[in-house]
Amino acid sequence: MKVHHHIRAFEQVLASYDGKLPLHRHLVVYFKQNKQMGSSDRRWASRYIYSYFRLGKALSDLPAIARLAVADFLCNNDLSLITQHVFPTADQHITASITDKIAIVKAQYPNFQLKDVFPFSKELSEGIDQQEFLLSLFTQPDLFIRVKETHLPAIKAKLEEAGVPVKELSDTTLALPNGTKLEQIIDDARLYQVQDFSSQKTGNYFKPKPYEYWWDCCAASGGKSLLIHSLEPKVKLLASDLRETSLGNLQERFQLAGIKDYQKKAIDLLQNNDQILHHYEFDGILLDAPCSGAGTWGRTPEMLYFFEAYKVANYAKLQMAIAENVVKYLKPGKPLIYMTCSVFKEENEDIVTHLLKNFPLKLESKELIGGYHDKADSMFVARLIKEQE
Ligand SMILES: C[S@@+](CC[C@H](N)C(=O)[O-])C[C@H]1O[C@@H](n2cnc3c(N)ncnc32)[C@H](O)[C@@H]1O
Repeated sequence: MKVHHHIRAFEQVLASYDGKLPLHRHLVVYFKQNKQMGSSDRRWASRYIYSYFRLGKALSDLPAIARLAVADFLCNNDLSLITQHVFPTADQHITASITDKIAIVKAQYPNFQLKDVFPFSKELSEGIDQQEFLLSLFTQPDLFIRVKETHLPAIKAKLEEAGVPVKELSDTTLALPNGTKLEQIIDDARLYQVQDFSSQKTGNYFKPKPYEYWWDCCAASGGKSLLIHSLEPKVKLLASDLRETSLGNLQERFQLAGIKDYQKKAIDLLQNNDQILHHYEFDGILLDAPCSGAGTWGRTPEMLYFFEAYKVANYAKLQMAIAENVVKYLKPGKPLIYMTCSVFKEENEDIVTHLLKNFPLKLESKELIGGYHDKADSMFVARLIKEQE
């Protein structure tokens, strides 16, 4: 009987979701409205719905429950009641590797195509291992924290003491299982910043010098601003974003981090901002552009199902317009750091090509930081230097 209870719970949560809100936010509202669901029900419903969307558009012609059984088998190392009931051949292979599991699924469902999991015919950025990238979509990425080198041993010890399996990825980066309740383990929130590993690696391209004036022009709640500050605490910063609410979060994070020497402004970079910015000239600009986010869909797998490919071209237009509006405030000889968390060439290399063609910029270096080997997001970064006009 219990399996029918699982099936009904999954079908109800699936029917309630239309892809408009991020899935994690939808689930918070859904569980509030369905108070009869106990913690075990909520845990299973979350696991099922997340696994389901990780299948993207693969096996679209199957009923939802059959797709769920396949998805749940591919995404988990322990058997669920639904998989056991609907896809019994999965039983003795539940701990097999993902490539072996895919062979088992294909034997049962010959129509299964890995490329349908990420059903976008758009070209991927150079350097992405497509197979590895697709396989990584079946796994939830880790949680990463950035810490000061000197604090790392103590923080690591504290996490281990609390029974958290910790991986040390660099002198300043720890990887933890997603869902780790950091605030319950490390009492001093100033000691760490939650930031994806690939996002941390973009910092290798910033190279700020003391007393330089940098502009983080799409700052949101300040992830990259905090990163540049940790690389060079004497840097001066202007942090701006379209959204006031994000800048409010940035202010709180800066306060907590004890950073005082910065300015923040709400600026819409699709407008002419000469009135506000005419006297500004920067030694470096961080442009972490609004994008499809396709490099982060391992965390938001509902996008594999709901994202519409035509939107990539809209993002590319937005990226070009924003980049065009900021280059003029950069000093000659200084860098524009263009970043996205997209894996699409149209939002990455093509934007760089457009900028090189239309502006006095020279490409110093670029990289698609493929996070899929480290259970992290994927990001694109390019360092472009402004030439004398
Ligand atoms: C990828 S997010 C930035 C993430 C942030 N840099 C970080 O490290 O956490 C892109 C940001 O661009 C902002 N944005 C979108 N359109 C904009 C516009 N027209 N002008 C200024 N900012 C804009 C969004 O509000 C969003 O916060």
